[in-house]
Amino acid sequence: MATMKSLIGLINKIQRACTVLGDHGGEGMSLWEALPTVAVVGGQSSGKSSVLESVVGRDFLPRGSGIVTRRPLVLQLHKTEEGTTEYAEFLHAPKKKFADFAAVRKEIEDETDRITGKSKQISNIPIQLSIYSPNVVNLTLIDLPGLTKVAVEGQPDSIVQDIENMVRSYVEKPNCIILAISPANQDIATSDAIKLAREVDPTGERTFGVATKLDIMDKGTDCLDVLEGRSYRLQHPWVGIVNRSQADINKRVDMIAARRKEREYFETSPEYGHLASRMGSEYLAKLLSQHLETVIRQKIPSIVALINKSIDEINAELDKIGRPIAVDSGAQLYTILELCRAFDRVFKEHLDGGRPGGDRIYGVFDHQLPAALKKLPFDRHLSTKNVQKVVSEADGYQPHLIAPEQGYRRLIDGSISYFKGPAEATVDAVHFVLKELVRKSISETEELKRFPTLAGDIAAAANEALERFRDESRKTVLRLVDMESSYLTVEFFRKLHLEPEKEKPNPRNAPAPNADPYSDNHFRKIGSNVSAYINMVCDTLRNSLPKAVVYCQVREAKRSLLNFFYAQVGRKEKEKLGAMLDEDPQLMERRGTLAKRLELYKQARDDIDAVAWK
Ligand SMILES: Nc1nc2c(ncn2[C@@H]2O[C@H](COP(=O)(O)OP(=O)(O)OP(=O)(O)O)[C@@H](O)[C@H]2O)c(=O)[nH]1
Repeated sequence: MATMKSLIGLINKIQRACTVLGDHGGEGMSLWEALPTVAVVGGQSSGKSSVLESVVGRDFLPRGSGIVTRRPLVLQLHKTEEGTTEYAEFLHAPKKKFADFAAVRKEIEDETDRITGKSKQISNIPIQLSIYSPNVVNLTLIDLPGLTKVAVEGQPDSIVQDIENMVRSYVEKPNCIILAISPANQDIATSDAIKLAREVDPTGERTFGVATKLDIMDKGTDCLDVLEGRSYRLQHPWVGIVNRSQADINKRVDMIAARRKEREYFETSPEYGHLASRMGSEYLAKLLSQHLETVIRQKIPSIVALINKSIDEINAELDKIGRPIAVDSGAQLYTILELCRAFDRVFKEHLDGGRPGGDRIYGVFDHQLPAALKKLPFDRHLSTKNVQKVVSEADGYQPHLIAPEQGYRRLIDGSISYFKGPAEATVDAVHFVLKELVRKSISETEELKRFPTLAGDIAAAANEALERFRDESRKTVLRLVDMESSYLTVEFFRKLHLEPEKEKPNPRNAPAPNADPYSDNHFRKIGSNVSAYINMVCDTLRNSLPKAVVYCQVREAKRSLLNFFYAQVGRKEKEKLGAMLDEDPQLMERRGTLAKRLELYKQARDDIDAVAWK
């Protein structure tokens, strides 16, 4: 089974880790809060500092008027082998060993001011002090500012409430063991420590009552009712203490002598002699140490569970924000290509289905293109009047004799050129859909989130490629339209000659073959022939334009959106690759913090394992 020393040492270690992590309770689930701690609570001048110093056996706490303790002091006591020299160490200055306890006091003062400034404000960020000595028991205590009723000069009025809030925030945690210090020369019923302890721990399960100043009680009074548990019953026995008086402090009576004097006081006391073995600061230290050990033993499973849960959460977050990237150029190139592929996958899902957006391309072919074709002004272009104008102009000074061949050609060419508008509009519309899909795909590619620079580069490269595809597509669709002008479907016109015969049963509808070539009817007939031909061309283009657009833009986007980019990246040097993988500084910082946290938690888990199996 684990020894007392190793158990308390373990909690000390985890506590130090918590301070490094900036975890001192407060928001969310905190490891700090899961650790059993002993908090020293009492009114001003109740003797808190004296108790702590006598537990340690050293003078090291700042003294003075006003509110001296303004940050929690986490005091970790480590018992060392007999004969070893004592020293102290602060977590904020880990390399420095303090053998001189006056210097420890000075450092506590300076470190308090470092956070609170000279403003005499208070702060809940703890100072962590470890003392290694053969004269201590393994114990961790937290010294908190003394509860007070009035602010002294130079301190804001709010400090009274601030202190109470801070002390309360510690003692209300279920894992906090409360060391409630009350001076015996005042009414214990009005003791600040007991009042607060009663509030947060009504059953007295985690409160240790300490009565100080037994030696200066009014003559004829004693504290037996309290110490024997009759007046203020707690689950744990009360401990009476006799600290150094102010006169002793002034005379520099050392702590070891003070402990001896205290022992003598109880042994020779007519009132408390029968309780002597359970009184005094040394006994208090042992009692707390044993209790802390029991509590820690009970809490270990829940602490391990909390650590494991935290490790899982950190790992999940690390996975989400991505692990650190390698530094050699081969690995960097690999990472970049992997990221490009991740983007490409998302982009293809948009086009092929699985993610929305690809259907909008079909929308262009199915709605936009037919609507645009329908709106073309053929009625105007093939009106009898315009037909007459075009045909006459085409004939020049000599009107045509049999068929207005030139007129037909001009009317058809003129009509076909109208198709260029919808053809180009289709190309542009599909271009914009693709561009939008690139934008969406970039933002939906989780892996790219941490690399804003690369995301920008990929987007730019993809858009450039889309521009190239658009140019190619535009050329192709215009060519398709031009092709319709360059060679007309002869069949269609051959059939026209035969038509009047077919239409014989209803001669009113069509002019006779030998109709007057200059009448309105004649031009109307030409207009309607051209219109029929153009309708046929329109049907063809309605089918072939989407094919060209898909071939040139959509298919290429799927096949080779980033090909150009790959070639460029392949030629880049190491520094340039590194720059492309430039991460969001906030993310890098977050990863650093998480990694540190993870390491500390894992270390804590290993430490617990090591102790638990001893
Ligand atoms: N005679 C006697 N004096 C004591 C005892 N305990 C404390 N004192 C004196 O009471 C005064 C206040 O003691 P501290 O230990 O500084 O009390 P504190 O609660 O830490 O005070 P603040 O830090 O100012 O809140 C000092 O002058 C001590 O010498 C005691 O048991 N007997």
